[in-house]
Amino acid sequence: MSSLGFMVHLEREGEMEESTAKKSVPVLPWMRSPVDITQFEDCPFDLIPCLDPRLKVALQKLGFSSLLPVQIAVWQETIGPGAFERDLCINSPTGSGKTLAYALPIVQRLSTRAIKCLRALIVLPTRDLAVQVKEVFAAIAPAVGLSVGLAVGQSSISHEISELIKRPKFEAGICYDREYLMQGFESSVDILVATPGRLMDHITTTKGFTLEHLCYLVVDETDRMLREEYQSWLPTVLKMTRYHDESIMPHVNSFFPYVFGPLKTIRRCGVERGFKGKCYPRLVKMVLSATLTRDPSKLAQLDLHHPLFLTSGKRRYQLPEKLESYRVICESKLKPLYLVALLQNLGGEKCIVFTSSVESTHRLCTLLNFFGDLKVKIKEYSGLQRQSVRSKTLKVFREGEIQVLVSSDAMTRGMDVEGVRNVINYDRPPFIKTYIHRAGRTARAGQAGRCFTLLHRDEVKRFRKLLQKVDNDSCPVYTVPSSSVESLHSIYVSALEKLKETVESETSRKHKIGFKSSRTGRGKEKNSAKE
Ligand SMILES: Nc1ncnc2c1ncn2[C@@H]1O[C@H](COP(=O)(O)OP(=O)(O)OP(=O)(O)O)[C@@H](O)[C@H]1O
Repeated sequence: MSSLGFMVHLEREGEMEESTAKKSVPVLPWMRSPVDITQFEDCPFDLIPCLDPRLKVALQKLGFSSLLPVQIAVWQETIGPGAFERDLCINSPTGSGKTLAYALPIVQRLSTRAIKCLRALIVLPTRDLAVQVKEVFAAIAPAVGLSVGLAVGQSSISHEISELIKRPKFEAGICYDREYLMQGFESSVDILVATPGRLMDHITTTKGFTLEHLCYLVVDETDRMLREEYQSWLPTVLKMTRYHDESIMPHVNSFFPYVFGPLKTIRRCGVERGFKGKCYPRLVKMVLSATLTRDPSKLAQLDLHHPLFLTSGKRRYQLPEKLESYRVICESKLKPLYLVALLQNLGGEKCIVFTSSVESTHRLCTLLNFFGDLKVKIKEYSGLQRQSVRSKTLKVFREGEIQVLVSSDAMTRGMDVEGVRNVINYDRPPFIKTYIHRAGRTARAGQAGRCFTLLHRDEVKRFRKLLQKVDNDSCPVYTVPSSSVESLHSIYVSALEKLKETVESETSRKHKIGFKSSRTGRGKEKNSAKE
């Protein structure tokens, strides 16, 4: 980029290391004149132009009575004259309703489709997030006769295929004509919500899975999705949805024989004004995040068409309006005691405690559970656990059976759990983006919420500098009375003893299992079966 004379802010581990200057000017010209989402206000359904009455009823069933500002802003660009003329890049705070902002126009636009085929693809970085988004689509799409599928590896691939693809009747017999075979496959879904890994599995191996009719591509949590390659899913999807004439891409059919097979894409090189030789109908893209990257080289991967930038306010990062941030100053060795005292102060309100690693998540959760009389139920949630365990934990947390979730950053992005009133950063977030996404698990959809960060005195300066990058950097000290900390000392000593014993027995169990499986080779088999 330097050859173009641009000064590019580099992202380290996906977190924009921005200058500390309060205002930073985006490098990309189209990002410099955005649509300001804060100009919009909540709007009752009756005033939303063109909203399908069936969708209105579906939304009311969800308990909604109006659209939120980001949803109105996106609706305006996607429905009615001039709709979807440009790809949309949406930067809107956590909990502002971005999911429905893209789900609603996609469903409304597809509601008039005559033939079922896969027309919208939504890609998210994690399974739990994809499941959550699928539920939003599933709440509105059936109202207009659309089906939604999920490709996340929650069930076996064969089960997933049976949900996504209708097989031709003649498949049971022998047929050597591949062209004939391919014609019999039909999509069972109009909309697919997927994680990149499982999406790639279907692209490369599932017979009849095709993106040739795709009209909408949504990349949610864009900055995270662009940070990780995920088996090159993005270039693959873009390649598959481009006009493909064998003279232009002669290698395509040998790359993806089942996907392309004899079926020709319906896209043609565009002659319409503004398409500049791109395919028509154009694949419309929507990319979203609460911390959307501005890095031109990253955004270039998306191959956006005349992108329109929608963002909230003037500052690069926004926290939810009703979020209150607090810092809790404590000595490092007394941190668990401060946490327990804080949890007691919060009196059983739903709370997520974030740590910096899967190991500390496990240890902290184990330790907290040894503080017998906390009067709250606590569970852990981290990538160290099996997916089924994580999903179960999420379910009981949602239902309110447990009140405190100790989590690694697996829970940081996008997860929407109703009633979370507090977030506690047990370990200081290393980047402003981490702070924004962690804090954003509370104060969602206009609700109030609090984010507490436990800090040692030495960390305060760095933390305050970090917060300067958000619009509202006020973060007063929250005092935990020293008397409530002192009263926990004796129980802390015995809890620590128990933790030590537990860790030792877990370590020796792990060693035994490792020894056994290395002798029998069973561990290997199990792993590969899982993959
Ligand atoms: N029109 C609406 N009226 C009331 N509540 C809404 C509306 N739209 C969405 N919500 C609720 O707002 C909450 C946040 O929505 P959503 O998860 O889409 O936020 P988000 O902007 O994607 O957040 P994040 O950046 O953390 O992923 C959800 O609980 C959702 O049910």
